[in-house]
Amino acid sequence: MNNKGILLVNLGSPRSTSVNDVKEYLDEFLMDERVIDYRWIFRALLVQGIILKTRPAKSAEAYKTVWTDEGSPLIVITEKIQKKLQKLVDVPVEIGMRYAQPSIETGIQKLVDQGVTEIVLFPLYPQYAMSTTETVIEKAEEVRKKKFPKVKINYIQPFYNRDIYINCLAESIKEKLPENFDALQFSYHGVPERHIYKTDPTKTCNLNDCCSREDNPSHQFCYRHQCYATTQRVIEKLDLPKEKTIISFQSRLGKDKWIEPYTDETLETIGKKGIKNLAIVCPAFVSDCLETLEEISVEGKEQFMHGGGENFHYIPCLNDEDRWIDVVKILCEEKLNDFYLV
Ligand SMILES: C=CC1=C(C)c2cc3[nH]c(cc4nc(cc5[nH]c(cc1n2)c(C)c5CCC(=O)O)C(CCC(=O)O)=C4C)c(C)c3C=C
Ligand SMILES: [Fe+2]
Ligand SMILES: [Fe+2]
Repeated sequence: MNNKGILLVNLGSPRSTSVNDVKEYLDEFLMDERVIDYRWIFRALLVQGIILKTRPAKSAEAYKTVWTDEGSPLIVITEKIQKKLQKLVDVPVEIGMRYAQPSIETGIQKLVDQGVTEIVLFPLYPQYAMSTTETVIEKAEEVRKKKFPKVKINYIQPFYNRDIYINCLAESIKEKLPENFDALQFSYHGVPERHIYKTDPTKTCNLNDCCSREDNPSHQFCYRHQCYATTQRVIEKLDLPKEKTIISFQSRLGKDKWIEPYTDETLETIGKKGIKNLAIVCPAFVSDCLETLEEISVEGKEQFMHGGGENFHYIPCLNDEDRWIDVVKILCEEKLNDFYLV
C-alpha cells in the first residue's frame, strides 16, 4: 500500500474573518463556473460588480460568530477527521479544500512528498451536486494534469444511499434527538433549479414529485432526489412517521429560483401550524460550518421562534464521531482496493 494515499476534500473557508480575506474567498468560490454558472462576463459583473461590494462585510460578521481559537470550524473539524482516520489506516492521509487553503494542490503535493503516486480522493459531500462533487473532481483533474501527470486519482462517489452511511447518520441522529419533539426537519443546502436541469443527462427530472419517487433515470445526478433519498432512508431507520418529518433547502443566494421548499420560509410558518418543539439536522454537511452553526442554529432558531415555535433543537453534523470515521475508512479502503483491480 506504500505508494497510496488519501485526500479528504471539503469546501474550504476564508483564511480569517477579516473582510479582505472573506472577499478573497468569496471571489474564488463564486467565480467558479460550477457555482455561479453564467458566462464569464455576466458572472464577473454579478460577483465582482455586485456581490463582492457588500457581502464580504456581512459574511465576515457571521464568520466571527462561529470562529474558534483554532480557526474555521469547517477546517478544524476536517483536520480532526484526518487525524482520526490516519490512526486507522496505513497510508498517508491529507486534506485539501476546493477554495482557499490548504488547497487541493497543497494536499496532493504533501502526499507526493511522502512517495504517493495513487490517490483516493474523497469529496466530503454525501449527495452529488455540480457545485460540490463535480467541481472538486474538475479541479483535482486540472491540478493533476498540470502538476502531477504521473499521479493516479480514484474518486469516491456520492454515498447518500450507502447502507453504512445511512446507518451511521440514523444512529447519530437517534442519540441526539430530544425526548419530545413535534417534528424532525432535514435542512439541506440548496442549489439553483437550473443546476439540476443542467446536470440531468436524461432530461427527465421536473423537480416535482419525481425527485421523491423511488426510480427515475435522473436520480444519479439529481441533488434534490439524493436529499429526498437520504431523508427517506433515515426516517425508515428511525421508524419515524412521515408526518413528523420535514425536508427543506437552505442558503439561497441571488434572485434565481432555488430548489424548494425553502428552510427559512418553513421555519417561519411551522410554529403556527402547531409544531412547537422542533429538532433540525443538516445532512448535506458532514462537518459543522457557517451554514449550520450560524444560519441554522442562530438565524434559523430566531425564524422559528418568531413564527410561534417554542423549543428549537439543532442536531450537530457527524463531524469527527468515531462511527463516521469508521464509514470514511471503509469508503476509502474500497477505493484503495480498486487500484489493485486495474
Ligand atoms: C453541502 C453542499 C453545498 C452546496 C450544494 C453548496 C452550493 C452553493 N453555495 C453557494 C454559496 C455560498 N455557500 C457558502 C458557504 C458554504 N456552502 C457550503 C456547502 C455547499 N454549498 C458550506 C459547507 C459552506 C460553509 C463554508 C464555511 O466556511 O463554513 C457561502 C459563504 C458564506 C456566505 O457568504 O453565505 C456562499 C456565498 C452557492 C451559490 C451554491 C450553489 C450554486
Ligand atoms: Fe454553499
Ligand atoms: Fe429530480
